[in-house]
Amino acid sequence: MTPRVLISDQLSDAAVAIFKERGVEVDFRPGIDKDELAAIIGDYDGLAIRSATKVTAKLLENATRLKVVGRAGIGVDNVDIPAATARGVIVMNTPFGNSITTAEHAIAMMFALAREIPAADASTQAGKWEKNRFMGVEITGKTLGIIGCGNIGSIVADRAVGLKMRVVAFDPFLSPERALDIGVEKVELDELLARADFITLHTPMTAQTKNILSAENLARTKKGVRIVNCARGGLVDEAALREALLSGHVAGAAFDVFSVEPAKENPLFGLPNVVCTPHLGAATNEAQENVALQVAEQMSDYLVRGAISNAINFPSITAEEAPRLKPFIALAERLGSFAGQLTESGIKEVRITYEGAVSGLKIKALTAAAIAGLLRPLLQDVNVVSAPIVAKERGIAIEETTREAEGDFESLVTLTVVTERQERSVSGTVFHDGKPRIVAIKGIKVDAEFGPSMIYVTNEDKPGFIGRFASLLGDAGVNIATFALGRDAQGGSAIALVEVDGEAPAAVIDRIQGIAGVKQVKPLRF
Ligand SMILES: NC(=O)C1=CN([C@@H]2O[C@H](COP(=O)(O)OP(=O)(O)OC[C@H]3O[C@@H](n4cnc5c(N)ncnc54)[C@H](O)[C@@H]3O)[C@@H](O)[C@H]2O)C=CC1
Ligand SMILES: O=C(O)C(=O)COP(=O)(O)O
Repeated sequence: MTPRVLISDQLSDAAVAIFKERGVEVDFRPGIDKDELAAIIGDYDGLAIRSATKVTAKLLENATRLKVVGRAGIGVDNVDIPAATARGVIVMNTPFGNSITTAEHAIAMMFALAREIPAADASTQAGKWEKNRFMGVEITGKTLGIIGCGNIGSIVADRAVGLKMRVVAFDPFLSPERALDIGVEKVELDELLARADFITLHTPMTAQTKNILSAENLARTKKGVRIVNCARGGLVDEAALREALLSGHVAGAAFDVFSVEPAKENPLFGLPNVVCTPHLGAATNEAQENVALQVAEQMSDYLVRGAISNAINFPSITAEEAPRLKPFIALAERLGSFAGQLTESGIKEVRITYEGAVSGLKIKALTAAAIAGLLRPLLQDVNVVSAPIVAKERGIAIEETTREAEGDFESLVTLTVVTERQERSVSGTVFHDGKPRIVAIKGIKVDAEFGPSMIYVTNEDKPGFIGRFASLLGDAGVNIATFALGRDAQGGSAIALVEVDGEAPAAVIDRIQGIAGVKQVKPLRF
């Protein structure tokens, strides 16, 4: 089925063109009302957004077909990521496409503050010619404090150094080498507050950064400081900043983002030394073209080819990797499903070993597939995106190991599931025909493809079992498609893995259970 994408925010036309080129059906509905969005979201595989659309848990409940949310931009705080992950929806952004533009906006805002350009403009155009009213400050030689020195913060630092500013940065994740590289002095927050003439914020909104400029921290700033926020509303306590501006402690503030958006009213509005723009940080032709192209390419790559890049909730898979990974994803999922269908008590631990060529693939994705396969018979609504989180929530420990090929196979994946009662392992590979095969169960060699309907039997290795088993199926009108056998030693433990046409009735399974020497019988579906 042709994938369908809905664009619900104002994206450049470039996105529509890319989707069409890539064979994705696209509906362009920028500014769509939220109730209407909720009513139609169930028809789409992809949703392309900027910051206006709120992707809430409630909206996602209706998004039964949705596979990917693509954010044409950086911040994904308008997307409920845990809810998307729980529903198996990939959330991707475009982490670099608008960073230069946003850094330039922060610099523009700094100049606007330093020279009161908006107020001077309004006064001049009102015919007042107030040449003596506007006395600015020079920025050369001043100290700029950058809170959050990632992509955008670093570009701001680079421009500010070019403007002959001294730059200090507070960012717990900024390495001293990187700080040296970009020409900033790494400092603690208190020192930044005490030293900066201008402060600019460039962190995401997190529990740690919310109100990072609180009333308390604003009081620690240098008198006459000017504050720029082009990152996220809520990083600065707006009411406290209003007080600090009114008291004259803070000389000016330039804000592009607000704690409530669209900001129709705000504690900062109306103060003389405040400059505001309506979340224009990313609003240039260049940035919008970049992010629209990129998000459309990323979303199409995922929907059409299974490639994943810049996903917030899943490891990246390149378009080259995707076809090589696909049969191993199918293998991992089926090995997981095999183990999951046999598991009857609580899972404590899962160990997955990747041997040989497969160990060079994106094993995080394979592990996620194995866990999804394992949990699905027990929990239903789980997929490769949500599985690792679901496993974690249930306290299931997951261990991955990679090593060189040791046995007969170029690639071998072994899944070991430890439950409260026992430990069970199952191994598989993918042959050159691209079909996943099961090659060992509990260390006993077998060789079977996965069929839609199978019967798994463990028994004592005694003469007569196979004949009885086969005729029992035959008598019940159940046709055997394939028959794989294995045993650990003569007279030891044996297994049979049989593919049958259609489902074996429960009564037949009971009768197989009754054959002498049979320990376990389980119908399986793949
Ligand atoms: N106004 C606008 O239109 C735009 C706003 N943005 C916003 O700008 C912000 C920054 O974007 P990028 O630089 O691309 O992100 P980034 O992830 O590259 O950088 C963020 C930096 O903040 C640092 N950080 C995280 N927690 C911190 C803490 N508690 N204290 C200090 N630093 C902390 C991180 O270590 C990282 O270096 C985001 O919130 C993004 O949403 C981005 C584009 C446009
Ligand atoms: O990319 C970001 O984080 C932004 O804040 C840009 O927002 P926008 O796409 O302009 O609504």
